[in-house]
Amino acid sequence: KPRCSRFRSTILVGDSGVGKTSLLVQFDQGKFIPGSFSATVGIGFTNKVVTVDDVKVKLQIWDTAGQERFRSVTHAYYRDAHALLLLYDITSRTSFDNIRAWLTEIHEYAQSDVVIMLLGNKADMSSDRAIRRDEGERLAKEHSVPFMETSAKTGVNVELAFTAVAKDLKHRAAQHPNEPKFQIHEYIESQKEKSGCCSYF
Ligand SMILES: Nc1nc2c(ncn2[C@@H]2O[C@H](COP(=O)(O)OP(=O)(O)OP(=O)(O)O)[C@@H](O)[C@H]2O)c(=O)[nH]1
Repeated sequence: KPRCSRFRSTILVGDSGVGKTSLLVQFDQGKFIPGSFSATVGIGFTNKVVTVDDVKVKLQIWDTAGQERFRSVTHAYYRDAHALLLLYDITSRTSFDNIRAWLTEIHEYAQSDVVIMLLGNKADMSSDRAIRRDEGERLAKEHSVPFMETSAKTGVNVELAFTAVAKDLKHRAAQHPNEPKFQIHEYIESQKEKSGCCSYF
């Protein structure tokens, strides 16, 4: 029987419209609701249990509002975050350029050992792509954070993003001093779907 652990707080952050709510809905319910975009007001959460290596990791996933006027609300939650998924939209140069500012905020308000992952969302929209994948990879490398492109619409890499975070958090909690550290970068590289196999990129 899998052992249980306490809730791990994971926060979705990034500009308004990058797809934070859609990513969470895809992960939670396996669906995408197209059409009208209603911006998140304030903050809300969804609990999800992810089983990694026979251990249940309970993720409390917070969906924040990307709009500037809600920023002070979300800052208060950073301090208690175990992980932060930072999203940009591959069709929006502005959302990508703002990643540096998001990282500055994260370093200001979050704990220094928080797990950070960079996600380039809307990977299905290849004809409107404004940011090449290698630009995302380079930015992630610069900040030593794992990176992948996702699509809340098709579901590509969505499960992986949350599973990788859950695995990393589980390993950190159960780390024995003489055990090798969990390598989140290597795990993601071995699991993620990318060009060649799929039509999205
Ligand atoms: N094609 C495509 N559209 C997406 C994807 N993710 C989100 N969208 C669309 O982008 C718009 C914004 O998505 P949301 O999930 O509401 O964005 P958000 O980041 O939560 O926005 P705020 O709540 O304002 O911070 C919606 O119209 C979504 O349907 C995706 O992966 N592919």
